[in-house]
Amino acid sequence: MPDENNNTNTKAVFLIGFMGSGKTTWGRKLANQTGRAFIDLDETIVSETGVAITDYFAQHGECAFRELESRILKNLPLDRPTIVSTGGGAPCYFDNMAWMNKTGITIYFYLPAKALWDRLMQTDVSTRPALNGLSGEALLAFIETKLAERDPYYRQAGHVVNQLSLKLEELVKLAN
Ligand SMILES: Nc1ncnc2c1ncn2[C@@H]1O[C@H](COP(=O)(O)OP(=O)(O)OP(=O)(O)O)[C@@H](O)[C@H]1O
Ligand SMILES: O=C(O)C1=C[C@@H](O)[C@@H](O)[C@H](O)C1
Ligand SMILES: [Mg+2]
Repeated sequence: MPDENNNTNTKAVFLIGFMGSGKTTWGRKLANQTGRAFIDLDETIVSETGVAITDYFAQHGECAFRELESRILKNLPLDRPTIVSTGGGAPCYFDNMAWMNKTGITIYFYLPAKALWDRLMQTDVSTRPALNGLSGEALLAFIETKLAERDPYYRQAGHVVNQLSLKLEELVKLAN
């Protein structure tokens, strides 16, 4: 379906938030709904490096990953209307958050730590190296600490939405 609002639809939309907040799932839905292109930053990193993110962390370390992530973010092909689902840590390194705010519309998917934990416990946590292989109560404590650390970066977004009550129509309006 073509985008209904032609005057602002050249701007990229960056979805940001903690791991498991639904950036990839909702990014795809938003792109389908608005007829825009969809890019998942994590998937782009995997296709450009040819290795899974867990393996990249293991082989090169987190610092190298953050530099690569920032470089790939700033070189995404954004010449047409695009929805970008970012990685959970991307807004918290270098000037990535300022760059996204300057380049497009930024939307933070807020979820409380407990809700993130419930979701992440249903997924394969081994594919998320930033979780350090934790599970159960230790994972919940880690998410609480990490979210508190990252929340000030995420809140620099132009829009903050409570992902638990988010409706697709609301997201479409914010993206215009
Ligand atoms: N509204 C929702 N209600 C319940 N579960 C959801 C919802 N949105 C996404 N999920 C589930 O939560 C998990 C994480 O979602 P998703 O992979 O989209 O998050 P993400 O923000 O892209 O995470 P990451 O930063 O790790 O890439 C998935 O298993 C997905 O099916
Ligand atoms: O929150 C994080 O630090 C990460 C989230 C994922 O999206 C990936 O970008 C990677 O696993 C790191
Ligand atoms: Mg994702």
